[in-house]
Amino acid sequence: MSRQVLTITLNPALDHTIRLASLEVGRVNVAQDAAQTPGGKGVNVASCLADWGVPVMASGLLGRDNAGAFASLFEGKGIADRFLRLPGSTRTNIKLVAQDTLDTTDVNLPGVDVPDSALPQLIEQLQHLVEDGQIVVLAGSLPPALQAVGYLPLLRELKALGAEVVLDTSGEALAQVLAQDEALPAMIKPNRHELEEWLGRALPSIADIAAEARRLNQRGIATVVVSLGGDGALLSTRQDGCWLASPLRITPLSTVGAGDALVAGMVAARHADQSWPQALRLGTAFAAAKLQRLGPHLPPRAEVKALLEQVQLQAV
Ligand SMILES: Nc1ncnc2c1ncn2[C@@H]1O[C@H](COP(=O)(O)OP(=O)(O)OP(=O)(O)O)[C@@H](O)[C@H]1O
Ligand SMILES: O=P(O)(O)OC[C@@]1(O)O[C@H](CO)[C@@H](O)[C@@H]1O
Repeated sequence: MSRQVLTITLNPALDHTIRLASLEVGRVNVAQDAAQTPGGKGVNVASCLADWGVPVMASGLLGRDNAGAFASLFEGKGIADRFLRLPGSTRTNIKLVAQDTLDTTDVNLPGVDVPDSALPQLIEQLQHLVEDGQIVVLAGSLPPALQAVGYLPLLRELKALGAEVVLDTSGEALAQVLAQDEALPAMIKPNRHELEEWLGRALPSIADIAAEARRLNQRGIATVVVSLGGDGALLSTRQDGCWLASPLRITPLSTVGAGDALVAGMVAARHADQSWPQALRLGTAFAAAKLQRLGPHLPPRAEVKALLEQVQLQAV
């Protein structure tokens, strides 16, 4: 498939990653170093797709005042920049990475002010960009002004245009989408915590997670991927069964964007007409590759392929 993938990030962020030997809440912490990288879930997906050689367009809403780092990323990787520019600045999200536990603590800001004209403009843009069968990734949270309407206007438009929609969001934005049946996405990728939050109860075992994923398949979401952090990822499909991918044994440098790399790998495989289990394998390899880097980047292709060889799937 040669068509471009489109990613849409309504609430991108500059990720300010601060590394510390350890994090002590309520105390003075001295940082080892810090780096700022353009991010937001759909931006990260686009960046990994571009590294793998998949043609990609990135759209969404960017604050004009600090758009430079995003524009450089897009230009450097050959990503077609379709972001609308809004007055003001894109938010900065703080990521505190503790070297002793390898845990990341996220402090995410709410997002840029969005004028009323932005959503209709985005919808009009979709009418020009999206063709039948095109893969469109909607990823991340919503800026405050769009939280009431949520993703539904975009999902309805994308359904009318025949897009294959991948949605990666959480909290109220996910709940709004799952509360209706008329414009469900083709694939969702909650992490375990996000799925539990939506359900309002814990999912202690893989069997519990698989049962909920199957229920969502039956409701009309053809593919459900639940990422499990250091426990890997579970894929449940209507046609291709249910699979668990073991994680690869690596020492993460930063876990920020691992889920986005997983989504990117799965989208890259589907773009190349591979099966869903193959997509889960490539997604797991992308995630492991990204975990060893700061920012949404993949290593050279040969390194990702070497990781891919190591991915083990197990039927659930
Ligand atoms: N410690 C780890 N070791 C090996 N693989 C990992 C580890 N943490 C995450 N992964 C891989 O990354 C994938 C995505 O991780 P995770 O479930 O943390 O995503 P996420 O919560 O959506 O992350 P984010 O929102 O930061 O993108 C997992 O399915 C797994 O393959
Ligand atoms: O507020 P959201 O959209 O849920 O999450 C935003 C974010 O944490 O997600 C990415 C990692 O997945 C980061 O680049 C970014 O800061």
